[in-house]
Amino acid sequence: MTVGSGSTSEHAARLQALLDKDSGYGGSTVDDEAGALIPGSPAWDSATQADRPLDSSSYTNGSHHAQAGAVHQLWYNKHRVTLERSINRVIELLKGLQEKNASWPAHYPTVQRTDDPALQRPSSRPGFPHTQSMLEDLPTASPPHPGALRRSLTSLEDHAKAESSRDAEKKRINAEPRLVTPQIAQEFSILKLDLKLGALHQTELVHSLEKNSIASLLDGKISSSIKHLLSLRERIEDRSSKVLVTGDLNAGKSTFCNAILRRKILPEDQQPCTSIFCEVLHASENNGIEEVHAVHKDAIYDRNDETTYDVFSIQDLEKLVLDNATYIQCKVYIKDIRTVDESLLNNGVVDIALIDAPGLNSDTTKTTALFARQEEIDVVVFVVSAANHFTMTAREFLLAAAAEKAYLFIVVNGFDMIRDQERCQKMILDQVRGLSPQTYKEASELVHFVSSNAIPTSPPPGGPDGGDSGSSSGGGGGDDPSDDPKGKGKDKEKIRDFEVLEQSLRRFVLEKRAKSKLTPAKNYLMNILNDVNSLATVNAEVAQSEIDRVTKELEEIEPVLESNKKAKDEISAETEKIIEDTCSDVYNQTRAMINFSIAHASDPTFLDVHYPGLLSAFEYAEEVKEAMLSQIAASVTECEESARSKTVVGVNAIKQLGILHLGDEYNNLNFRPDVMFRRRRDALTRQIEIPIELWDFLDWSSLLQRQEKVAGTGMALTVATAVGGRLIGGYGWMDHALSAARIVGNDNLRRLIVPAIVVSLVAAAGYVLNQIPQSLPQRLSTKISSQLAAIDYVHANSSRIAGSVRKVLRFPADSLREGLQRSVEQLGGRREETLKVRAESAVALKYFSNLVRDSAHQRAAVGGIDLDGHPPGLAH
Ligand SMILES: Nc1nc2c(ncn2[C@@H]2O[C@H](COP(=O)(O)OP(=O)(O)OP(=O)(O)O)[C@@H](O)[C@H]2O)c(=O)[nH]1
Repeated sequence: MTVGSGSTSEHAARLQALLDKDSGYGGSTVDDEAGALIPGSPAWDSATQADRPLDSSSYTNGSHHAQAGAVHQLWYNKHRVTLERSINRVIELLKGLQEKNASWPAHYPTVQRTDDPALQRPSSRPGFPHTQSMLEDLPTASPPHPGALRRSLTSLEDHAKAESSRDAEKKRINAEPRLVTPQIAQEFSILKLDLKLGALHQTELVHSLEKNSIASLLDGKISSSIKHLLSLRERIEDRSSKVLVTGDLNAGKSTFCNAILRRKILPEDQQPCTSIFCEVLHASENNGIEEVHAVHKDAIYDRNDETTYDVFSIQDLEKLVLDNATYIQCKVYIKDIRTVDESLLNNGVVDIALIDAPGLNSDTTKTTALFARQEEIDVVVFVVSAANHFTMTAREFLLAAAAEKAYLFIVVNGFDMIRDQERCQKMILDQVRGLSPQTYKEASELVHFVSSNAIPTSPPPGGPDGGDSGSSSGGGGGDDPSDDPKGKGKDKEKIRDFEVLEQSLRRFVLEKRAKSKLTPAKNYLMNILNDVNSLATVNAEVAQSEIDRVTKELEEIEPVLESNKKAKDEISAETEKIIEDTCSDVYNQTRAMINFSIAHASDPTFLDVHYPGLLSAFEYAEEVKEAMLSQIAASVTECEESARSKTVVGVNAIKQLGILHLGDEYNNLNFRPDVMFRRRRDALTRQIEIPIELWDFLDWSSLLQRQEKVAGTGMALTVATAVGGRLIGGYGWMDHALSAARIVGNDNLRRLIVPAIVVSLVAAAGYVLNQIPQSLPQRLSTKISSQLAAIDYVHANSSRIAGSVRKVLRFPADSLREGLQRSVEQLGGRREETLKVRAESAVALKYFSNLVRDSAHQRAAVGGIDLDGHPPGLAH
């Protein structure tokens, strides 16, 4: 095997320059034409010398190693940049989703736990907890429905539903179109909400997790996902790669590390000595200074913060490693004496750190397993003693590590001590097959039988033999090649074997690095993009169905609102008309009835008072007056009764309108007609005062009217009336006398005058007294009528009764008007709310549709990164 000449080869230098120019760290990207790793491109030609495709078997010199490494590095950078961009885009998408979730709480598919194992489907993803399913609510025989969706929001209707009972909820879940299948819900991995809150039933849980709770849970998930993406980005931006060297106590781990470094840096001893993790890094990462940073317990190492570590010289390392009470790990910065072609640490492609771990024992196994699990560890090199094979501790560790990290590299050390090497090889490989079949499959690359102590190393700086001449510790190292040509040959073989190991390890580190660094990012991106895509799809569908729902609702609301507005005006006019018609009807009727009653107060048909004779004329007059007044009052009462009935009719008419237009919402007031007109009815007798006078008994006008009407009363009566009237009246007698003289003639007059006067007087007196039952009521009626007219009795009562009716009718009318107004306002409010929901849903639909498209696009980009394949042009 040809070992590197010690100077950078021409090709390596060219590739180094190319990498410096286009390593992905210098600002250029793989998308640049010149830098893209596209077969046939300048970068490709430079990197691979296309006419000479590389093969692992052709790694016969340093330049080929460098070329292969460079191709890997370009390939790696290409994928890294794609992933970085994707991470940035996904972070943007998640931030957008977070914002959207704040304004339009995203629907989140929830699934209910099922107790029926038959209904549980196997999870398509390992490690995905299948804890919840809503199958409980699904009819077992039914085909998979779109899954129940619980959204945190939105309409009053939804809210009302959220308040409903468990049964109602079940019904609702079954009745509602389902947008998410339980399977989709199970497919959520990163954004899956942990809804396992104690023993709460899912329905109660959903109730307890109202929109804001779900939104904030999702918000929290998104935040932690963004955080994780940032750390993944940091991780893939980090060009360093860490190789953990572990194995049984005294297996030769430190010797192996020193052999790799070609320097005796780490203390070797026949008895267990390494008790802390020693990470060996290139001094260029410490401003070129060789020193040891012993990291304080519980401190997070920061090279720029000296409070996190203590500085020691490389010579102090042995002491540090052997005796440590203060530290559990140290960083060892050393200059690599090897060239970039040979060096693992300083290979010009990737910064590799070697970590020498304490030997595995019952105390350290756990710590080392934890250490190995750290995501910075790209490769685990397991050193096993050829003499001891795999101990129990080693097996346990390997089994665990194989499950955690697929990248195991096994070094069987101390092979020089084995006599029957073939048997040893076979036995160890059999063991490897049992422990990690994957590693066994690639045993030629991943399992190496070497003798680390046969590799010449420089002594520790400042050590006794300080020079750089090859020396070895034990094994064949002590042989003098010049004395023993056979020994020299054996050593060469050991060195060759070790170099083959180094090449494999280097290739392995470079190749697997892509996987170990990029795979977690790729997987995480695929998972989160799947989640985002599912969530966006669901929410786009929800937004669309929300739009459909509210559009339908609007189609129903708007005509109802319009007709309600119209009806409100019409019904108001109609009720007003009912009120006005009823009141004017009541007024007119009352007026007519009272007037009639007053006008006919003296009508004997209605006046049922017996005239007892002249002696009781005054009592008779009082009785007549009372009768008349109570008759008028009775007519008022009658009017009130009639008004009451009319009011009942009016109230019922308004009520009918209310029920017709408002249905159950009509506030049916309790109307009691009997409480109308409950005031005292004797008010009339107190309002007017009609004293009985003598003249009331002699109503001349009525007498005259009566006389004109009654035929056959004759001239005598006329005369008697004239004379009597004069006598009794006491004035204007001359006119009457003259008129009598004209009738009778002057001669006759002289003869008849005296007896005629007497007769007339007697007749007149008799007639007048006789006419009292007719004239008195008339007279009293006239008096009452004029008195009532003076107090505007008819109008006052008509107004009062009509006013009462109006007041009573106002109640249902106002209630109806308010009800209609309320209904219009409610509908208007609902319309506003629905319009708002529609606008928000439209925005959400647009947003989620874009998110579906963007996440699918990103998913395709990430999915296209083939980390399992090999860089084009490199055989594997
Ligand atoms: N013959 C032979 N001896 C070896 C080989 N490798 C290491 N040794 C010896 O084995 C002993 C232990 O080596 P270390 O490198 O200290 O072992 P280790 O695994 O680092 O020990 P701890 O870290 O303390 O568990 C030393 O005396 C080495 O010289 C080898 O390949 N052949």
